[in-house]
Amino acid sequence: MENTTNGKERVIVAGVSHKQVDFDYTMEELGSLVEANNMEVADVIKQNVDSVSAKTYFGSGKVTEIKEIANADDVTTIVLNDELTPSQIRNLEKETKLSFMDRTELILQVFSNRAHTRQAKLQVEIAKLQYQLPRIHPSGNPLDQQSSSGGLANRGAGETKLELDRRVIRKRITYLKDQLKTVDKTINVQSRRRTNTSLPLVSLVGYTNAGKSTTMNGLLNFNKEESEDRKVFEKDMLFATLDTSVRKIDLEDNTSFLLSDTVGFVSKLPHNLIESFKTTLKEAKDADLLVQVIDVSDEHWKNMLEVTEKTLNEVGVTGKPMIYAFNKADLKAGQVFPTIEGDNIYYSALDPDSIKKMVDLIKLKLFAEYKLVDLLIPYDQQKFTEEILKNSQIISKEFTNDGSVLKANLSPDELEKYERFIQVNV
Ligand SMILES: Nc1nc2c(ncn2[C@@H]2O[C@H](COP(=O)(O)OP(=O)(O)OP(=O)(O)O)[C@@H](O)[C@H]2O)c(=O)[nH]1
Ligand SMILES: [Mg+2]
Repeated sequence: MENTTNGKERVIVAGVSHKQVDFDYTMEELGSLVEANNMEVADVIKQNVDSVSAKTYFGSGKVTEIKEIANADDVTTIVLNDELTPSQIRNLEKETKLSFMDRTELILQVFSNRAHTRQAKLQVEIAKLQYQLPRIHPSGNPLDQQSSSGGLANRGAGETKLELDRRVIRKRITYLKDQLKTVDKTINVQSRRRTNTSLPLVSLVGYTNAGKSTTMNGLLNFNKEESEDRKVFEKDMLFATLDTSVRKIDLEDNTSFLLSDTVGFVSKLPHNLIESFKTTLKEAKDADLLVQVIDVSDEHWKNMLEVTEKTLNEVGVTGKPMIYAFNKADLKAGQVFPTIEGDNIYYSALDPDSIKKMVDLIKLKLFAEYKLVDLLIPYDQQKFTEEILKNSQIISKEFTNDGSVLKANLSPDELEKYERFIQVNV
């Protein structure tokens, strides 16, 4: 029988609670991930135990119950809240004749559906193959045992079908990693060209669907010259963004900074996926300031903040100055916005007044160490004038008999570099 409504497969989500504090939240999120994968939740099954069974994940008795509920619901796929070992999945499938998908496989599928650029596609495919490698089934068929007269020159004597399959997958991973390196290199060159400027980089980070891309688009509206084609994709769905976009923001007061938007996080993000997405997350690593976007209207925002901080740590983004940007304040009853309290801002990415306040806070954090100075550069040292005009924040410029006179807002590094030209500290 066709187990679908509106073409969507109906599945059961199931998980083992061994007293993790965030269990209910991760189960709810599993449901959202199922929907993001274009499937529907038919039922939810939970089991409370002290520890997860090494053999079948669930404790005894529960496996039979799952089989009965699945049959009654006419469901053939069970989605599990954790990453299971290959043997746990095999044992469950053998005992129930149902098919099981763990949380990692589900997240990989969602990422796979969302990947559009070559870099994102390669990153996801590598992570998928790494996940599959220990999980391909030995068929158990003795005829699959390859004899040494098998004919393929590079096939080892007596190599099993399983070994052969694994070798093919490993080869493909190596090939894809090489491809990814080439793509990464091109992107790196582009980004180096960009960071040749001494403009500071602000990176939006945070949980998936928190409103990072919407915030980026809001900030782009504050660019002196508006241009719609610089906007990024924003949508109410998990993992709308899988790539990094960097845009230059030029403000009315002649200050400028670079802004990057990137992939969002989720709890229990598969390790392979984090590893694969390291280049994508490089902008966060290079950032001078992080803006962590948090959906404060979600009752689980604290969990999301914890997961974000943990994931940032895992990818080596530590010790950066951070603005905690509590977004979607418009959806939270009683929340006054926009307001700033220290490094926290309560705002709505859809509200221009909020974004204006966000710009003020970013400027405050970013340019706190900057100084407004007058520079006099003699005409025989014009290469410095050109350099400063190209890379620094210029407030005004004038060409006098003595040389170029620039009023500029300089970073600590620039102040040191151009010290001999500085006239009066304003
Ligand atoms: N009401 C309201 N909705 C918002 C606000 N900010 C963002 N949204 C909505 O939230 C959804 C997700 O926004 P995105 O900006 O795509 O979220 P994201 O953090 O980039 O998500 P990923 O790219 O999936 O990680 C969209 O439907 C936005 O319109 C806000 O302040 N208020
Ligand atoms: Mg986004």
